[in-house]
Amino acid sequence: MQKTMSESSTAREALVEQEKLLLRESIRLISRGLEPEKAVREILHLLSELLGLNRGRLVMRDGTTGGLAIRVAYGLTRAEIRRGRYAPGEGITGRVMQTGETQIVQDIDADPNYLARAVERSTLPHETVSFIALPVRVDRRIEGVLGVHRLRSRQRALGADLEVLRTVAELIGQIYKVRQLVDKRTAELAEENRSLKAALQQRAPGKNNWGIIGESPQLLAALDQLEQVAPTDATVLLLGESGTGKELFARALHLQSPRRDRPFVKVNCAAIPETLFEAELFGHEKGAFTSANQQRIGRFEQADGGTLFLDEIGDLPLPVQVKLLRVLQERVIERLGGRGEIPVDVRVVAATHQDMMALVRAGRFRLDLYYRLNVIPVRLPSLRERPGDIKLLVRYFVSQLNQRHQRNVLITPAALSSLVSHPWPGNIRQLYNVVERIVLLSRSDEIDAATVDLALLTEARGLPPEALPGGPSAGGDAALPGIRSYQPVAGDERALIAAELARQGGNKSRTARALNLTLRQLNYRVEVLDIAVPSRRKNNV
Ligand SMILES: Nc1ncnc2c1ncn2[C@@H]1O[C@H](COP(=O)(O)OP(=O)(O)OP(=O)(O)O)[C@@H](O)[C@H]1O
Repeated sequence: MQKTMSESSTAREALVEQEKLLLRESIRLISRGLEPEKAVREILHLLSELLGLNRGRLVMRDGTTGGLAIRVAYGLTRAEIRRGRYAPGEGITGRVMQTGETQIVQDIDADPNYLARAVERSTLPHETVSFIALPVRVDRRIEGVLGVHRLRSRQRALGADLEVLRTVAELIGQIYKVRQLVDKRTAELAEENRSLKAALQQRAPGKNNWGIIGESPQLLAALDQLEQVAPTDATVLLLGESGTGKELFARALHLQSPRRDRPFVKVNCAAIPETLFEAELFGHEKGAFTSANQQRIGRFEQADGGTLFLDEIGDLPLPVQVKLLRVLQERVIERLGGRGEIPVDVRVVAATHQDMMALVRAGRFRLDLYYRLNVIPVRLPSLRERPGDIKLLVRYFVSQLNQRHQRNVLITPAALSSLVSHPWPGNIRQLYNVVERIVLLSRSDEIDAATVDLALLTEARGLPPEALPGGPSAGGDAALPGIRSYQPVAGDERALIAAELARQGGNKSRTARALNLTLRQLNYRVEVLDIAVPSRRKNNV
C-alpha cells in the first residue's frame, strides 16, 4: 500500500513536470516570434506528446466563406483538415464559437451534437473518447476554438486537463494578439516609409516634377506634353476643370523653360472688371484717364522675358480679345494714353475650364484668337479620372501640411483607404481641404478612419445645403439664394469652426463664407464656444 501511494505521487509529480515543460516550451515558442500557425502547431504537438491530448485543432473564421474552418492541427491528415468546416453555430465547435463557453463531450459516441466530421470515428481508439472544445479570445473577442480528443481512461483528472487547456487557449489568443499588433504596426511603418519616400522624391535634385503628383496615364501624358513644349516659345492652352492643377502646370512649364529666371505673371481674367482690363494688361501713362495719377506698367510688360499666365481666358471680354490677338501677332503693346508701341517678349500660357468651341459658337470668343491660343492644347485629367493617384496626393499633402502646421501626423492604412474609396466629385483642391481638416482635427499623431469620416462630413457641410444628405433638395425648405439660413449653435461645431479658421489663416470673413454663416453668426459662435482665433497668415492654396 505504501509503495502504491508513493508510486502514484511520483506519477503525479511527473505529470506536473510535463505540464510545466509544456508551458515553458510554449512561452519559448511565443518569444521566438514565429508565424502564429507554426507556433500553434508546435503547441498542439506538445499537448499531444506530453499530456496525451490528441488531434488538437484550432478552428477559426474563414475570411472568404464566413464559416469556420480548421486553421492549424496536429495529428490530422490533410483530408481531415479539409473536412473540418462548420457553419456558424454548427456542432460542438460552432456552439463554442457562438457562446464562448467551453464544451466537454464525455463520450463522443453518446452525444448527437458531436459531428465526427473531420476525424471519422473508426480511426479513433475503441475505448471511450472525449472531446473538449474551448474558446480562444483575442481582446475578449472570440476568434477561434481549440479542440482536442481525450481518452477517458486516463490517470490525470479531467479538471487538471481543463486547466492546462485553458492556459493554452489563452496563450494561443496572445499569439494572435501579438500578431495583430505587429501587423498593424508594420502596416503603419510601411505607410510612413512610403510617405517619407514620396517626400524625399519631391526634393530629390534632378527629379523635380514641380510638385505635380500622380502616376495615372492621363497625368503622365500631360506631363510628357509639358516637357516637350517647355523649351519652345509656343503658346500653350491648358484645359481642365477647376482645381485640376492648371496653374501648377503653368508654373511648371515656366520653370522648365529657358525663361525660368524671368518673371511668371498670373492674370485671372475672371476677376478683372471689363473696364479695367486694358490698363491691367497693357498699363497706362499718367493722365490717361481721370484716376490715372501716375504711370502704370501692365502685366505684359511685367512679364517681359518671362511667362504670362492668362487664367480663365474664356472670361476675356470681346473688345480685349481683339487687342490680345494683335499683341500675340505683332509682339508689341501700347499703354493706354501712350504714344508708341513697346515690344514685348512674352510667352503666353492660357487656361480655361470652359468649352472654348462652345464659347466660339455662342459668339463669346473670337475664333481667330482661339486658334492663336490653342497651338498646343494640354488637357488635365480630373481627380475622377485618376482615382489611383489619390493615395499619392494624400501622402504628399500630409507631409506638406505636417510642415506647415508643425505637426507630425501619420495616416493609418484604414484612413487612407477611406479617403481613396470616397467618391470625389470635385477636384484636387477639395481633396487638399479635406486632408488639411484631417491634419488639424486629429487629436493624436495617428489619423484613423473616424477622423477621416468627420473631415469628410465637415467638408460636406461647407458645401451648399443641397449637397448634404437630407438637405433642401431632399425635401426640406430651400434657402433663398443669397440669404444664409439661420443655423443653431451645435457642440460639434467647435472643432469645425476652429479647423476652418485655421485653414483660412484666421480670416473671419472667409471662414464665415466657407461655413455658410454670416460674419455675425460666426462671431457669436466664436464667443459662445470660446474658440481661439489664430493670428492671420497668407493662405496660398
Ligand atoms: N497633380 C497635382 N499634384 C499636387 N498638387 C496638385 C496637383 N494638381 C493640383 N494640385 C493642387 O491643387 C490645388 C489646385 O490647383 P490649381 O490652382 O493649379 O488648379 P487650377 O486648375 O488652376 O484651378 P482653378 O481653375 O480653380 O484656378 C493647388 O493647391 C495645387 O497645388
